Amino acid sequence: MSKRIYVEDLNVYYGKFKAVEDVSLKVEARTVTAFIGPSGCGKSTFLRTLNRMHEVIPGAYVEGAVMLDDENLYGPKIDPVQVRRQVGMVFQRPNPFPTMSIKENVLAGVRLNGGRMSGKAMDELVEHSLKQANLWNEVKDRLNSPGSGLSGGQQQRLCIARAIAVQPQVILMDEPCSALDPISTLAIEDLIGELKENYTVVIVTHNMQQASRVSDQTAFFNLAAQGKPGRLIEVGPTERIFSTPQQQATEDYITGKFG
Ligand SMILES: Nc1ncnc2c1ncn2[C@@H]1O[C@H](COP(=O)(O)OP(=O)(O)OP(=O)(O)O)[C@@H](O)[C@H]1O
Repeated sequence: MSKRIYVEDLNVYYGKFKAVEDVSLKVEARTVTAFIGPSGCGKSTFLRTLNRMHEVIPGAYVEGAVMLDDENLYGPKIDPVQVRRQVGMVFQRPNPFPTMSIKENVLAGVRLNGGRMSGKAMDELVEHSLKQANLWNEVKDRLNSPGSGLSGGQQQRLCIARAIAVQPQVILMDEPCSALDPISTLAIEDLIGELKENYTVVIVTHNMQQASRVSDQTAFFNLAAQGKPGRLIEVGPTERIFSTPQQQATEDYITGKFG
C-alpha cells in the first residue's frame, strides 16, 4: 500500500518564474519526510508537484521527473486524477465539506473517483478510515452529523480519514497542524507516527520540534535571495540534520538565526 518517491532534477515554474530549482530527493516507502525552510523557499510548491496539484494553477509546470516506484508521474500517458488517487493530500486548514455529514466526508474522495460500493462496504470503509485517523471513538455515534460540527483538530483528522479512504500510497501534508491548538497538534503528530506503518508520508512544517518528533528524514530548503528559486540545501536522517548539519545555512536555520 505504500510506495517510494524518487525525484530527479525537478524545476518548478509559475509561468516565467522559476520557484524551485534542481531538486533531487529520495523518500523511502513507509517513512516520514519533513520539508523545512524559511517562508517562500518553495516547500509547498515542491510538495504539490508530488501529486501534480500545482497544475490547478494556470501556467504552473515542472521539468524533471517524479517517480512513484517505477512510474514517472509526469509520463505522457499518466492521468493527474489517478496520480492524486495514489498520492493524497491534507492541507493547512481543515477543509471538510461543511454541509456533508461526517460519513459523507469520509466517502467524498471515493465517490469523486467513481467508486461503486454496497452500503455494507461503505460502512466498513468509513469505520476503517476513521479508526486509522484516530477519530472513530469520538464520532461513531454521530456519523450523520455535519463535519463542520467537529473541533478543528477533529476536522483535520476527518480530512486525513477522507485521504485514507481512497487507499493512497502516499500522503502529503502541508503544515497540517498550523491552524490547531497544542493538544490537537500532538494528536496529529501521534497519528503521523501510526500512518507510516502503512503509508509514505511527506509533511511541510515550520515547527522544528515537530519535524524532529515526527520525521525519519528531513529536507532543508532555502533561497539565495527574494525572487530567486528555492533549492534543496541538505537532506538526511532527521537526527543527523538536527545534531550535525553539514551546511552552514542548515545550522543557521535550525538554530533560529533566520527564517
Ligand atoms: N500560485 C502562485 N503563483 C505564482 N507564484 C507563486 C504561487 N504560489 C507560490 N508562488 C511563489 O513561489 C515561491 C515559493 O512559494 P511557496 O508557497 O511554495 O513557499 P513555501 O516555502 O511553502 O512558503 P511558506 O513557508 O510561506 O508557506 C514564492 O516566491 C511564491 O511567491
